[in-house]
Amino acid sequence: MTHRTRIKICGLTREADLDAAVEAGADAIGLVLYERSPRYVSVERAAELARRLPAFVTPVCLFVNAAPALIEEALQAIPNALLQFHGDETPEACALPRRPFLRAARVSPGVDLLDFARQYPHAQGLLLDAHVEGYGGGGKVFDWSLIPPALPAPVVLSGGLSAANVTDGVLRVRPWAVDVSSGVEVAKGIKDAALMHRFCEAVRAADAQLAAL
Ligand SMILES: O=C(O)c1ccccc1NCC(=O)[C@H](O)[C@H](O)COP(=O)(O)O
Repeated sequence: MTHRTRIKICGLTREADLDAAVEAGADAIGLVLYERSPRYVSVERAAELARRLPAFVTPVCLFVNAAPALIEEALQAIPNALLQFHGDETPEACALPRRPFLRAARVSPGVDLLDFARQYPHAQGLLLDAHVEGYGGGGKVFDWSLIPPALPAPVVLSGGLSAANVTDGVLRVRPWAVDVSSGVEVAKGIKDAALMHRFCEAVRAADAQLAAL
C-alpha cells in the first residue's frame, strides 16, 4: 500500500496564496486565529478564506489558549474546521468543543512525548513542532531523534520544514502528515507559490522513495 503523506500549509492570509497552496497539493490549510501572530486572521477573514477551499481540502483553525467563545465563533463560521490547539491547552479544554482536533507539542529534550500524547487520546493528530518563542511559526527544526517510535496518534511533523529538508524528514520520521509555514514564505504570512510547489514535490519524492522500498 502506497502511503501518501498529507500536507498542511499554515498561516495563510491571502486568497491568491490559498489558491496556490491548493493547486500545489495541500490537503489542509492552517488559519491562525491567534492575535499575537504576524499571520493572524480574524474569524471573519478566516471564513472568507475557508469558503474558497474545494472539497477534500480541510480548513484548520489554529488557537493558542483561546477562550471557548472564540473557538465556538470560529466553528459557527467554519463548520467543517479541524481545530488545532497550539498553546498550553489542557486535555479538558481540547475536548470541550467536542470536535476533531490536532494537538501541538513543542518538542525539546525534556519533553516526554509519549506521556504528552497519552493525555490527548482523542486527538486526530499530534503536531510535533519546535519549542520556539511565541508558541509556533518559528521556522526552527527540532531534533527528530527525540520522536518516540510508536506514538498513540498520527504524527504531523512540523517545525522549520522546507523543500530542502522535508524529504529527509518524511524518510526518517514517516509521519502521517507534514506541516509548514515559514519554509514556504517570502515574509511572515506571505506565501510563495513556487516554494509551496517545491515543498509538495519534495514530499511526493519521499513518498515515491518509500514506495520503492
Ligand atoms: O504560524 C504562526 O504564526 C503561529 C503562531 C503561534 C502559534 C502557532 C503558529 N503556527 C502553528 C503552525 O502549525 C506552524 O505551521 C508550525 O508552528 C510550523 O511553523 P514553521 O516552523 O514556521 O514552519
